[in-house]
Amino acid sequence: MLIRHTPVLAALTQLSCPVQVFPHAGIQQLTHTHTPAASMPDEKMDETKKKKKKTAECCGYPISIFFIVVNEFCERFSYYGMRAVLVLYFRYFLLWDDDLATSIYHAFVALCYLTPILGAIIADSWLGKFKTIIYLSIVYAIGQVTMAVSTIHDITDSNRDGTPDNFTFHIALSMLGLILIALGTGGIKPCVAAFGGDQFQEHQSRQLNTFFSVFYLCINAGSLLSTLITPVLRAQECGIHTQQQCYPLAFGVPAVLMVISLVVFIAGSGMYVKTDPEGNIMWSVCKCIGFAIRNRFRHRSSSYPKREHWMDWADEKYDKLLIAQIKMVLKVLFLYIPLPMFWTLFDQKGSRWTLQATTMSGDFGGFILQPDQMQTVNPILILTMVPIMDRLIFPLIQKCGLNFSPLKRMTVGMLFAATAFVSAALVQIEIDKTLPNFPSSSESQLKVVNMYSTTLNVTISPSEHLLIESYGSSADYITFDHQDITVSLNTSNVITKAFSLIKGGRQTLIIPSDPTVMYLVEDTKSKPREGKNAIRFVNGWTADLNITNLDSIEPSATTNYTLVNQGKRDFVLRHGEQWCEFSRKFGFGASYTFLITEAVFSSDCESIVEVEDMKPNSVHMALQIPQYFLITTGEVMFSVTGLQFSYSQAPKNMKSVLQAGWLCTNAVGNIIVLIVAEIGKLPKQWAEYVLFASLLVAVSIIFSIMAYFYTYIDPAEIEAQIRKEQGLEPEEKEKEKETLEMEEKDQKNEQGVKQTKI
Ligand SMILES: CC(C)C[C@H](N)C(=O)N1CCC[C@H]1C(=O)O
Repeated sequence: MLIRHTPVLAALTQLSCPVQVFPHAGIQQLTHTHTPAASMPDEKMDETKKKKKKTAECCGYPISIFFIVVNEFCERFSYYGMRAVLVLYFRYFLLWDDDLATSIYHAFVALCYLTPILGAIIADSWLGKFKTIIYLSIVYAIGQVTMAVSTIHDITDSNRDGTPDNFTFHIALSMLGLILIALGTGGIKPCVAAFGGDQFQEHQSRQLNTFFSVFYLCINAGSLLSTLITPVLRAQECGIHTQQQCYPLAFGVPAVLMVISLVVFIAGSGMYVKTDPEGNIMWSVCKCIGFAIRNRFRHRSSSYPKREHWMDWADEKYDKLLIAQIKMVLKVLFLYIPLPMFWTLFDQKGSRWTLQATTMSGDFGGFILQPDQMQTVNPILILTMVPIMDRLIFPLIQKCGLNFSPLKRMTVGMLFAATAFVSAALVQIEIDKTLPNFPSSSESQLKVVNMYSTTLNVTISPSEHLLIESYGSSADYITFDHQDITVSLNTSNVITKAFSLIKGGRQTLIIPSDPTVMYLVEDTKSKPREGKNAIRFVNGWTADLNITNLDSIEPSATTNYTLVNQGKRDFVLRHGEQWCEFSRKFGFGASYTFLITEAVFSSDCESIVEVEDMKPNSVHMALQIPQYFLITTGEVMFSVTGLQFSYSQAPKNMKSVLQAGWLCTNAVGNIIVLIVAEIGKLPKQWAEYVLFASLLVAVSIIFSIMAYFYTYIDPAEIEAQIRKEQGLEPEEKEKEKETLEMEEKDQKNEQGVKQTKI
């Protein structure tokens, strides 16, 4: 079909349709019409008409929305609940090391944000949103059930020792489960948001904007509840033959929630507005773009007149409407290029910020907050801030006469995220002041512990002289810029021994009751993980000792470090019939060596000496609240607005595709985090935070320039006008006809009823 350019069409294809600004939130008012596309065959048109109906309303909202938001709540509960225990499952059930566990975890998260493209293509080109959500939810639920089954250790625990015997089986099953989950969660994500938007009629544009906020609230309510509940479920013990940490329950409850999510969605099926896909739209889009590029190349000579847009080179072969729709999508996708940077910063909440929290104190008086629990501050703040922003802040800005348009909001959101990282840098500087002076890669550090019965004169060549009392230690670590040292002890006769220290390491020289066998032990050279405390014991007693939860310890030996949580901890020391109980209260992130003296049992454990290898954390976790507040404010402005914007600026037949494009910005952000983590860090963590903040400021400046040149459009209006230009039946007429038909039908029905009554 060859359609010539008319002036009106030319203006339209520039996509400069003015749009009415939505009064309270600065979002353009949109018309939501469910017009069949120009290219749609007649049978299909009739099919769509049949499905089009007036939706039941409650307080101005379509009732079908209720099913969609409940579905989203359950789905997010399922997703975030499963995610909350996933790394622990890898680490402690599959027994993977930290690196493998975190890499697979991040790869899974990135995959979940890449699969939306697939879901969107299926929905917009083939099945339609409704069927895509149903089918992919089934895949998702099967994935969750597979995952839950893979965590039942009894399946392969034939020797009943509490650990699975066939790890390959559990790994294979859980990987299959994760792939299905990624397909499901990612696949339905762009469809659910867009399908929700489709439920609104022309006169409900205010409600449509509120819908996206409520949708976001549901995401965060679901994620908050599940991240609080699933770790508790995991901590339970369960099993058929042996009792183990209850992973099947922790993964089983999210699986049940996914089934509920599907049931709720199906329950609403009679009420939904369902728009059919218009043939293989993605294939048509690709062919059209391909043709435009080829045609442009063929006519590259300057003798050919220029066209306004490179997509206009598809004019010879493709429908004006399709070209205009592609232009709309490409314009928005181009605008999205800088956006992954926001998510790069946002996603570091779960990694860098949680690591930062492990070097802080979580004692809030009435309750103790673990470092990873700090992340729940984000959904909690979302639940309070979305309503405040929607009902108070945005209307106030509007009242002040400022045009806080969606793209301006997103820019400000990015700037908020950047200031959150400046705040994180300031907190880091405070933390750094309290951190021990760890050795550089060329240095070695040494501490000396004297378990000998009298005070010792210790000389470490060439120039360190220490006087260390019995069951005491040197005041702090001594730093050496060389590794080979000689230690001389001034006992009844001089004992000399040479040692080679570990480069970049921290060690303790233990001088036991027989100083001739003095030896080195390796110390922890970073803050213990997860805010725990690293403790160990040196046995100065004359025989073997048993200590609760530790192996038996020989005389003069030192145990490995054991990690203990914050709070009061009790240890029972035992040798045969003799025993005593030793209690200590721990803070966050400290390290201790406990020296067990010869008088341990006679003093009822009172004589045990505590050597502090690393001070407990002293900077309070509450200092992270400002950075969480700033990033969440940024998220509300950026992410909620982005969802609305992606829906409002998409042509009707590509709503899911643009939602997928939006979600892809998140996937790319995640991948950047992965790459940054692999490449390594700047020597100073605060400097890395400042670097990220600066990058985001730079990106938001670029984005604001791009946004300045962006013209908001009303896709429905553009589509309608192009159809009119092409001489197709105008939307309004079609709607009028349909209303008339419905009214006639109603009248006939009423007459029928009256006649039967008579
Ligand atoms: C990380 C929180 C639990 C959830 C977050 N506030 C959020 O709502 N999202 C992060 C990525 C987009 C959005 C989501 O859809 O989960």
